[in-house]
Amino acid sequence: MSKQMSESVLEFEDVTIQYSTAKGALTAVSNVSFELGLNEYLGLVGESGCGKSTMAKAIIGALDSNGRVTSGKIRYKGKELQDMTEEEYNEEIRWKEIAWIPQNAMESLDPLQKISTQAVKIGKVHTDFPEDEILDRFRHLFDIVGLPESRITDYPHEFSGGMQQRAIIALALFLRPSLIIADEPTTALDVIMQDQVLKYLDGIKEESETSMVMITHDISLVFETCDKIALMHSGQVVESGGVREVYYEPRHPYTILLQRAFPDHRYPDQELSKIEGHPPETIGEVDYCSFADRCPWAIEECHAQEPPASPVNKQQNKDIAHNVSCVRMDEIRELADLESAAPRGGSGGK
Ligand SMILES: Nc1ncnc2c1ncn2[C@@H]1O[C@H](COP(=O)(O)OP(=O)(O)OP(=O)(O)O)[C@@H](O)[C@H]1O
Repeated sequence: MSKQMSESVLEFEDVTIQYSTAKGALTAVSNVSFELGLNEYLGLVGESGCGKSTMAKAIIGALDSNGRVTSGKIRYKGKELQDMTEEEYNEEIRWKEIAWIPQNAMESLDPLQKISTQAVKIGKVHTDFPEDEILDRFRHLFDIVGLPESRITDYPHEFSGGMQQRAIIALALFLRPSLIIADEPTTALDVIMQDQVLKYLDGIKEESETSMVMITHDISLVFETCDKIALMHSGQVVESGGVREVYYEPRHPYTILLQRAFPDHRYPDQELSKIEGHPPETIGEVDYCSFADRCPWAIEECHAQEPPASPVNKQQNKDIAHNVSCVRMDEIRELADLESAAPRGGSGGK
């Protein structure tokens, strides 16, 4: 992505992450590069098994014990994260710099402790604030995420699923982290709650200078809430760029097909299609396009090399670079007959 942005908060430079398994080294993330600037929201999209959570876990210092960043650098505000020990990470990064909103709030809430007690614990580890000041700040955050301030002393089970998710957002915001990693933050919620939580996530931008990586399999959610998008397939980022441009000018077959597979509330009559097959598990080095076996437009070359991420318009000097890894990127719109199949009109994305 862009090298021209003002301040880099998160940077992946040619990152490969592998898990050691009985079958060999499973490559969950393959040569991924991107940059996220201050106050930017990036949507990381892909089907199950594409490597999204692995990337998130690498950022929050929580890779499974058999997982390792085998090459490349992950930088947070210039500081390399990939070799930090858990102690260093807890001390310097967790909560106060990078916070995590998991898929299911109960994963990070302690069911046996009042929410306020959990906030005080985090506050005491990372700040010098007295307890009443910590609680004051937490009440204010409850207000921001739309929960009654009086309920900070509730136990997690006393909240509905949507309220729990908002409580975890309040906890995530508590130490004013610069970066929030939100893993399917609304998946466990009903539609009304999803809307509310998304509204609050959107509102965070106005409240503070926060960047976010939002992980989801729902491409339309990203078009509604994020500035940038990166599409992953079997560990490879196949297309990345500003949401508006990727929405209107997708250049990778996976993006095009994924876009057709999800309902878009602006085009309720659009017929949905299905992408055949599943993202393959990749063992060892991935030196081919991982989507080739599922791609209706694949040619021999696609199986023989990993296409490099190339800019869509080489001349254009854009704020957000639009990069695509497909040997047929220049002809794909024609091949996919996009003019007849894609949604038209309106001002989509952000
Ligand atoms: N601890 C592990 N050991 C071995 N393989 C793993 C491990 N964790 C994940 N994987 C594999 O790594 C690949 C990427 O998984 P990951 O969970 O990152 O995908 P994902 O896109 O987040 O999927 P989901 O949307 O289902 O959470 C998959 O093939 C998965 O089976």
